[in-house]
Amino acid sequence: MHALRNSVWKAAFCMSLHPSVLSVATLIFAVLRNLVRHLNSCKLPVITKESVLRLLGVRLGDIPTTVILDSAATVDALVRRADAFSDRPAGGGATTIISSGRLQIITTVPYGPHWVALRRNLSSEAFHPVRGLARAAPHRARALAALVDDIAARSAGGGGGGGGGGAVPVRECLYAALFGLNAATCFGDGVDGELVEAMRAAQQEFLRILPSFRVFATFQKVARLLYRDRWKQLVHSRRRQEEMYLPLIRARQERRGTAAAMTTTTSYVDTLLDLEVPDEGDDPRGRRKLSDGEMVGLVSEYLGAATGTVLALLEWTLANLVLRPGIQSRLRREVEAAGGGACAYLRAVVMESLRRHPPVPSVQRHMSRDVVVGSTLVTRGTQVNFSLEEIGRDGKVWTSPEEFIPDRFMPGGEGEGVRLTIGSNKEAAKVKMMPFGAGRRICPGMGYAMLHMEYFLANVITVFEWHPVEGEAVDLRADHGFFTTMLRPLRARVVPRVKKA
Ligand code: HEM
Repeated sequence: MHALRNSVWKAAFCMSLHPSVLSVATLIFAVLRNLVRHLNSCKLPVITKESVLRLLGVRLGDIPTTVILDSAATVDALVRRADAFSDRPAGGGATTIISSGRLQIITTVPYGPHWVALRRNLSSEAFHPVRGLARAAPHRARALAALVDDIAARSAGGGGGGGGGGAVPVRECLYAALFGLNAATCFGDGVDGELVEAMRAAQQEFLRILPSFRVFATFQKVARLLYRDRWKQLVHSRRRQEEMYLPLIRARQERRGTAAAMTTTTSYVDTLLDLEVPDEGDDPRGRRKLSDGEMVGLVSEYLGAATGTVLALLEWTLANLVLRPGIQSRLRREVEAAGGGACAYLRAVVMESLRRHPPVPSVQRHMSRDVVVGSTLVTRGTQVNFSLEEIGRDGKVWTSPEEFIPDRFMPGGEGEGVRLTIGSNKEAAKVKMMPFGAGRRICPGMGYAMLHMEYFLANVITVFEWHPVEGEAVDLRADHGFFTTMLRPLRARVVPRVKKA
């Protein structure tokens, strides 16, 4: 079967190269499509494109993949041998798919000078501890105030059952606040509220359908013929992003050099406008500016990654706190006593959430040569998936791994001193979980994410009490979409706390 699948892939690969062969393929698929339509209209058992393709042994979008579940092998590969594991499989992102690989974002760009330029720009500007994160404090405070008002207004609406406090749709509230914050750090102040809301809705929808575009990652010409509606949807989503983002990017460009630009914080878009990346032309030292298409892709990546991940983790954390009032009160007491100082238990709660509910469940690497991972030979041209979820729940490393126990990260616990990133190979043993990935491609947003998770959690837990909605169970089952989120969005009965005089 494997040999058959390989030969079909090779055939399809040839098709994608020769127009004459392609037209024969077009004809074959048109006949198949009509046959499927005809059979379906005859009310026979439903035959889908997928079932016909499966029958032919073709799996569009699939690249031969080895899955690694073992945590020791993962640490060895991603941390100790980072050099060999620096590339992702090509064609994963929507921007890259639509541009047939010409336009790259940080997530998809092959390891090399272009990647260095894009990544360094993000880390040394928007995510720089002083130039980026500290200066964004007013944006954060505004987003928190909006979140608190939104939750308070919804909880006053009633409907949560018993003891006051209405049922609050937690994900909706968090989404609005976090997206607003990220839009402000991305485009700068003053973006119209309705436009931010329209961008949020479009981005949310885009992330929902993004996994279905995977079929275009290989043999795109064939896939576009077969999945015409899906392709139209992808192009439409992209046009919509361009219509919304490009005028904001132009506005930032026009204000450069003006007095207003001197007095306000630099946004992510400002840094992209300044950035130069290696030119693909003959001069090896040539540099060029980013194109409109690249900027739209990078902005979409920023808004999607910065919102979706932190949102998912905050929702999971609050769900666990709703189910465990003891942990919730202890956390509240610690945050109030610290008065803005360091909070070890707050960090422990966030770490436990990252271990138990990593929003990105696995990372992928593309192999440019044969490599042995653990006891498995991974051949050149194939893909390796490392399961971050399994590493965080490895019973050999963690006691009762399915349980939510922040104490394990407190002094004396099995997670004390666990590191999310390391400076040298000697420290590799301290990496017992990798929610942000590892090695060269480790998440550049880690500092930004930790800061925001602790900031929002500490505040919403001290301003409100969080309880289950009467008659509704908190469902901890996961939806493995683009990010791993709660299958049923959290609803909680939220009671504003009365401040002691
Ligand atoms: C809880 C929050 C977050 C989690 C759990 C998370 C997780 C991850 C993971 C697992 C990877 C893959 C790493 C690898 O392949 O080794 C990644 C990559 C990436 N993340 Fe995050 N992330 C988070 C927040 C953010 C934020 C706030 C941003 C901001 C834009 C961001 C932007 C990116 C980018 C651009 C990459 C690709 C890096 C590269 O290929 O060089 N992430 N993230």
